[in-house]
This record gives sequence, structure tokens and C-alpha cells, in this order.
Amino acid sequence: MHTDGFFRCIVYQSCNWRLTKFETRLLPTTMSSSPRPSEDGEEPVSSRTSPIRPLLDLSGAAIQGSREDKNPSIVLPNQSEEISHFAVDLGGSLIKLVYFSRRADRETTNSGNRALSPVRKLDHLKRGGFEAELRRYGGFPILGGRLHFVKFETSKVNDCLDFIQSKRLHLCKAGGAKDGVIKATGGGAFKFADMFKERLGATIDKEDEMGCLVAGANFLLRAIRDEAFTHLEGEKKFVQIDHNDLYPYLLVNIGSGVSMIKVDGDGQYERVSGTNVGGGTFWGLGRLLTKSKSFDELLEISQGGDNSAIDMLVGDIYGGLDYSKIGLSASTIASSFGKVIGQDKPLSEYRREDIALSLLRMISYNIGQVAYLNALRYGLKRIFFGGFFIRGHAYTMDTMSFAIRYWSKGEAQAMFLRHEGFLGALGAFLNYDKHGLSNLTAHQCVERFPMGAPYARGEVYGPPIRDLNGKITWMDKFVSKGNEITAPVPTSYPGTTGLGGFERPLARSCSLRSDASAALNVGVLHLVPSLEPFPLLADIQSYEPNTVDLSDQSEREYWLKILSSNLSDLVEKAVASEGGTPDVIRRGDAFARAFKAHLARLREEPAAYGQLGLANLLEMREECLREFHFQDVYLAIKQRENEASMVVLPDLLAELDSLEPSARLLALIEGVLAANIFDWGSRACVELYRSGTILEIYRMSRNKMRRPWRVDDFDSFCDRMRVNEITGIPLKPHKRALLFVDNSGADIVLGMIPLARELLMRGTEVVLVANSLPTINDVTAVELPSIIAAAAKHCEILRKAATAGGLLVDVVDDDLTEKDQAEVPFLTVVENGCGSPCIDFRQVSSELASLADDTDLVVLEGMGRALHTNFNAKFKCDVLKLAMVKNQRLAEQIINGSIYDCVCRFEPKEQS
Ligand SMILES: Nc1ncnc2c1ncn2[C@@H]1O[C@H](COP(=O)(O)OP(=O)(O)OP(=O)(O)O)[C@@H](O)[C@H]1O
Ligand SMILES: CC(C)(CO)[C@@H](O)C(=O)NCCC(=O)O
Ligand SMILES: [Mn+2]
Repeated sequence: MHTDGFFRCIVYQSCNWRLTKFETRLLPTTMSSSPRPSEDGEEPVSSRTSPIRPLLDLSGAAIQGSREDKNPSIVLPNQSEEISHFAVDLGGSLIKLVYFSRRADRETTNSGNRALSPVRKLDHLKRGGFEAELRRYGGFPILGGRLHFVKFETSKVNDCLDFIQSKRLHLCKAGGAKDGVIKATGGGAFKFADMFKERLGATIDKEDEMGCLVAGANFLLRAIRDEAFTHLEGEKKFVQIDHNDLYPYLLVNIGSGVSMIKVDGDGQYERVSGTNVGGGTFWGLGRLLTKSKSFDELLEISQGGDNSAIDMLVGDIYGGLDYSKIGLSASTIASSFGKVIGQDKPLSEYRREDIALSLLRMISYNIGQVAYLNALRYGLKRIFFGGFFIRGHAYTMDTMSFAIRYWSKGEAQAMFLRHEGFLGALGAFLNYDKHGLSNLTAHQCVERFPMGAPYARGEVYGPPIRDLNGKITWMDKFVSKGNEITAPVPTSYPGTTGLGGFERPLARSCSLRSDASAALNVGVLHLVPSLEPFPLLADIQSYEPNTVDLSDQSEREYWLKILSSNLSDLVEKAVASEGGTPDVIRRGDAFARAFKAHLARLREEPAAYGQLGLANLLEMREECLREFHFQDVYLAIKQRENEASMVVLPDLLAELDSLEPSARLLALIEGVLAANIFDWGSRACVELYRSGTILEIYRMSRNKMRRPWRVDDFDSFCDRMRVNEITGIPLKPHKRALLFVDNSGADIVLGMIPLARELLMRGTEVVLVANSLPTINDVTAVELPSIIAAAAKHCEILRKAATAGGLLVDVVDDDLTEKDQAEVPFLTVVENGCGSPCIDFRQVSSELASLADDTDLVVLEGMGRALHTNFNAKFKCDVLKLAMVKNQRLAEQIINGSIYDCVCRFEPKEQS
């Protein structure tokens, strides 16, 4: 949504249309003022869903309306609403389906505001923005869209075909797919080929199973940040994979049977071993022996088992003693199921729980051991386990990790993959030509965990949901089911003496959830080609956006509690923001349930969605609101505060202009800090608003601005900003400053805009960097131009700079001569690519990234951008971090201070 203007250019370019004719008309970026809700409740439009570089059907495309229009609409009459294609892995036990979707706008409308100046756009294009990108991606455009993961039991292949038909996946030709051809792998690609032809009229294009597994694993390890993890003694740890040091590794895919593949690079692999004792063996034998109805039931009952009732232990043979000479303890399993031979008992006299556990341990240890031997054989240190046998089950993973660690004496490491069972399907999917997906990297992938979609999380729960209403209804059902799910299943640890060949694996968090909730481990993967790492980060490898790591339990609890306690207030505002009708109330309710379910899930399994930081939590809340079509909860508040602040602006500017340069700079920084108090995301501040008007609070806040602030680098900043005492001309003016702005109202109007003006006066080009999508009361890139226009009415400098920057093209500015134009630095606006109050500099809009070259000052304003995230981030240029701390705990933690303390941290570019 947020790069419409750019989008259009790309579309034309990639189709070799002549761009010049429409160029000037099309260039102003326009944005629809808020994210458009999707018609299908399943897929909310996301902040990071950028529509650039899609494969669109442009036949019959036409300009709508008058050609004299500044921003004519383009109609794409033949563009279907959603372009999808898919690939399947038809395995012995399960069918895995990966499908792609994107919601192409039927027409790209031009209503709404301008977020980027045409000048900025031209600039970017001149730099060869998209040409360079196309080159980078080997000439193939990358699709923006979403990848969904779904699985079915192979015995229910008809359900899978129904699903494909209901989603009309087979009718799509995008992604280089040939008419009626489906990429498929696994044995079923052969077995079910006729059935696919009959039911769908589609031909199966068979892809080699091993090649697909490898392609899928390599893609995941490269493109998904928190994909691989270790699991030892109940503890899950995400592993940051160094892409330059990934190969060689051993891939062990535990499906029905097991394949072991030595992987040396992209497309370079060899299947070195396999074993027929695999997932099918566990489930098949388990079902026979325990009468379990489902695979998950079998796993679940194993948790209440004691395998010493079934297994023959070393102690059973050695009269209770260890066989210490060869390093075996009495509790080592000497022979799985061996105890049974001496007991003339029928099956019914054994506990099914005990049988399930014996079986699980037998199979897991065996696979672990064979894997280890193969790793040893080829000198491989890393073993990645895939396949649905793992099922994200803590005990299974612990057992296998234990085996690997034990046998390799700690030399080799077992790692697991979040998309464990989807490797093959993903690999087959990547084989579609020309979608360029294989070139995607982690910064272009954003994983989302939508609630309420019956088939978005790897499982199918019901018929496709067609609209929001259906989704809400489904939410009701999900949550009533979810209540059972999210309550941990009591797990009794058997005080067994019969604990395996190794010490007993301690799977602490091994309460097993039913499918619905466990499946949340796989989200919907949003592919956003227009995201890039911010080039001014000092070191992207070591960059960690989150200041506070929520892996500490009390920390996590604290923030989860804050989010829960703020929820009812938020829902109330959300409902009011959309008119408060009974329908909206229902929607608000569904949002609250969904978000509570997320929180409950995280409480239970903190690593459920990958590594958890506060930024992720806050973003999840915004995403969840968008999922239930809440567009901009604080819109009315933002507008009210903007207007109230604008009234004060002229007096403030006059007051500032009466000061000497250094006193003025201080007043400006004080102003930014004081105005940063207006934060509807902070509970403490919301309490304040109950007792005062905006101006009263602002004045109070200003009066409290006594230096030294808790973090106070003002002197050093002031020094960097020194001016010639006689002429008043800055000694070392910055060339370009990027101001990352925070809240609407006083924050932007009385804080950041005056600071921008000061920089402009000093000859520095200023770019205001704001969010692409609404979040709390933060100002968005779409809203900024009109705020600047209003401010420009009171200020010549702003007016000239904004006109020069192309922000005020609608205002005919007769006073601005060409000479003026050349002299005045630009004031422009750019969106950051985010929809949350925090910023992860590994994933920003390409427009923002393209501005890095000439930037020598970055100003990060506000708690979210400068404290929760990026407080410790290092940049390649001068950086000023300004924020008022509006949370007591955070103040204590990061600045050893207290609530309402201020941070003015200046880190000059390191002189090389
Ligand atoms: N809901 C489930 N139903 C059946 N098996 C399951 C389920 N969940 C996990 N499993 C386990 O996963 C195994 C199947 O894993 P996977 O889908 O990776 O293999 P597959 O592709 O079907 O088999 P193969 O590759 O050998 O043809 C089953 O044998 C079983 O052990
Ligand atoms: C036959 C396949 C490859 C089918 O996915 C798989 O089930 C497997 O690797 N089985 C193990 C066969 C063996 O190597 O003994
Ligand atoms: Mn398989």
C-alpha cells in the first residue's frame, strides 16, 4: 500500500512501457490514507506488504479520468484479486502445501496524501533504484506477497484437493507457472498424478524430493531470522546462522522414513544415508500398541509414561548395578522393549503411556545415533533435523539432542527448524521460475501470526472464511477451543529408574498442546522485496534492535501484564474510532480475544514466535488490530492534538527566534523532550491526560526540563552544531538529517518541526521519517504533509523548504524564485516501512535506505525508536537520541533513573 507511486513506475518499467509520457504525473507518491481492509477476513493488509514488483496482468490497463489529473488512477481490468500459486509435497504420511498470495489492487487509486516528494522520488529513480534492484536479483523481479503453510493427512488427499479448489489455487498462472501445471514432490507426485489431473485438470510437474528438501532448508536458513534453534534440557535457543559459514551440514529429514543428506551448498548435496525406522514407524507401531487416535495423542500420552516398565535396563541385567567399565549406568536402556520378553503379560496389562514413551525413546535415540554416525563419517558438526516426526515436541528434541551430544562428546550440535515439515514443499515452490524468491534474504521476510484464519497456520480447521464476519464467528469458536489449549497440560514426570542410555532428558516445557496452538509456530511469511537494511547501521551483524531482552521471565511477565492491563482501554478507543456500532463492538471483542490468546500463548511458550523482544510484542498488537480492520485507533485524538498544538506554534517560533544560537538549540532540545510526554502508549501519561489540557501538560513538562538530564550529551551536540559567533553561520553544517519522528500533536508540532526548522536554517536538508502505518498516536508519513502545510503558514523557512522539497506542490508559491529554490534546503518526508512504535533497522523501506548516502545526522526521537529499540545501536554517522522515559521500570533498567527522566544521547560519527 505504501509505495503506490513507486509501484506504478516499476510496473511500467518492467513491461517496457514508455514511462516518460506520464512520468511527472505519476511520480508524486500517493498513499491511501489507511491500510485497506482485505475483503477476505483471512488476510489483513499488512504494514509490510508492499506491492512493488509483482507480476500483474496489465493487459487492458488504462488511465482513468482526465489526463490532466495530477494523479490519475490506473485501472487493471484483467487483474484478478489475488494471485496465488502453490506447490505440494505429497509424502507417505502427510501432504504439505505451500501457497503464495498477494492482493493486487484492482486499480491503483490516487486519493490521499503525498508522503514522498516528487523530488525525492526522482532522486531515487535517478540513482537507478529499481534498475539496481533488478540487476541485484539477476533480472527477475521478486514478488511481494505471502507464503502460507498448510498440511493434510495423506489418507485424506481429497480434503487437500477440496482446499485447492476452494482457494482456486490451481487456476493461477503466476510465478512463471505454466497453465495447469503444479509443482509437486514426494512419492505422491507419482502416486497421485492421475487424481490431480482428474479433479483439478492439472498436470503435476515432478520435482526431486531430496533436491527440494535441500532447497527448502537452505532457503529457510538464509531467509528466516529465527528459523533454527537448539533444544537441550527443555531450553530452546535460537541460533543466528552465519550465511557464509553454513555449509557443510547434515540434513536429517524424519518423515515416514528418514533421509540423511550431506549438504555442501545450494544445489550441492548427496543423500548419504537413510533409515526405514522413522516417523511412520513410531506412529504405526504406536497406534497398534496404544490404540491412540491421533499422532498428537500418542505424543501426549507418552508424557505420562515410565519406560522402565517396558525397556530392559542395564540395571535389570546387572542386578541393579552400573556397568561402569564401559560407561553404562544402571538406568541406561540396554534393550528397548526388552523387559516384555520375561513377562508373560498380554498387551492389555501394559500402560499405554509406558509403551508410548518407550517407543518414542527408541525411535528418537536410534535416529539420533544414525545421524551422529553419518555426521562423524563426513566430518559434519551441524545436524539440522526436519520432518513432521519432530512436531515441535520438546521431549523428542531433547532426546535427539542428548543423543547427538552424548555420542559426539559435545562436538556436534543438533538443531531444529521451525518450518520442520515444510522443507520439501517449500523447495518445490522455489522451483517455479522467475519469481526470484530464492534471492530473498531475511530483511525482506516478515513473519506474521494472524489469528482467526482457519488455514493460515499450517492446519485446516474449517471451510475458508470469506469475510470479516466469518472470521469473528470463527474467533469465538477458536477461543472457546483455545481456552483448553492454552492451559498447560499437566505433565507428570515419572520417577522412573529406567532412564535411557544417557542421562534423562529434561524437557521442562514439554506440555503438549493440541494442534491448533502448536501450529502457531509457523506463521504466514510476508515477502516484502522493498525492505532493506538501513545502510548507516555501523554493523548489521551485531545489531540487535531490542534493548530489553524478554527472555528473562520476570521481564516478560512485566510487559505481558502491561499489555493485558492496557487492553480494555485500547479496545474502548478502537471501538469508538470506528463509530461504536454493535458490529464494531463485536470486532473489538474479537480483537481482544485474539490478542489475549497471543499473550497467553507467549506466556506459555515465550519462543513460540521466534526471539521475543518488546518491539515484537508491540508490533504484534498493531498487527492484531489491523487484522480486525481497525484502521487508526487514535485518529481523532491525533487530529485534535495537532490542531491544539498548531495554535501555539507561532508564539513558540517567535520566542525561539529571539534567542542566541546556543540558547536556541537548548530550548529546541528541551522542547522535543518536553513534548515527547504526549504518548498514548504509556499508561502513566494516559493518567496525566485525565487531569490536564494539552497545553497545561506541555507547560508543566517544559518547566521540569532542568539540566542535567539523566543522559545528557547536550554540550557535545552543541559543540558539533557550533556557529561562527560573528556571522552566525554554522561551522560544520550537516548535509542531510533524517529525523525519525514519534507522536502527533505537541510532539511533532512543537518539538520536532521547530528542530527541523533550525536545521533547515543552518542549511541542512531535512527528511522527516515517519511510520508507514498508524500505531498508537504516532504520526504517519501520510499525515505529515498536511501538518507541515499548516505549520508552513506560520513560517517562511518551512514554507520554502517544503515547497523546494516538493511537499507543497499544491500551493502556488509565487514568492519562490528559481534562485530561492536553488538555495533553500529541501524539507521532505519519507516513510520508514514500519507499522509499530519501534524500529528495526534491518528492515526499512527502500526509499529510506536510499537516502543514507548523503546523510550525516540521524535523530531518533521517542521511547519506541530511541529506547525500547536502538538505545544501544551504533551508526556510521552522527546520531542524536532524544526521549522522555515514561515507564519507571525502563528508566531504572537502562538509565538508572526514574519516570519522566530525559535522554539526550549524542554519539558523533567515529573519526576514522
Ligand atoms: N497429524 C499427523 N498425522 C500423521 N503423522 C504425523 C502428524 N504429525 C506428525 N506426524 C509424524 O510425522 C510423520 C510424517 O512426517 P512428514 O510429513 O515429514 O513425512 P512424509 O513426507 O509424510 O513421509 P516421507 O517423506 O517418508 O514420504 C509421520 O510419520 C508421523 O510420525
Ligand atoms: C522413501 C523416502 C525418501 C520417501 O520420502 C523416505 O521415506 C525415506 O527416506 N525412507 C528411508 C528409506 C531408507 O533409506 O532406508
Ligand atoms: Mn516427505
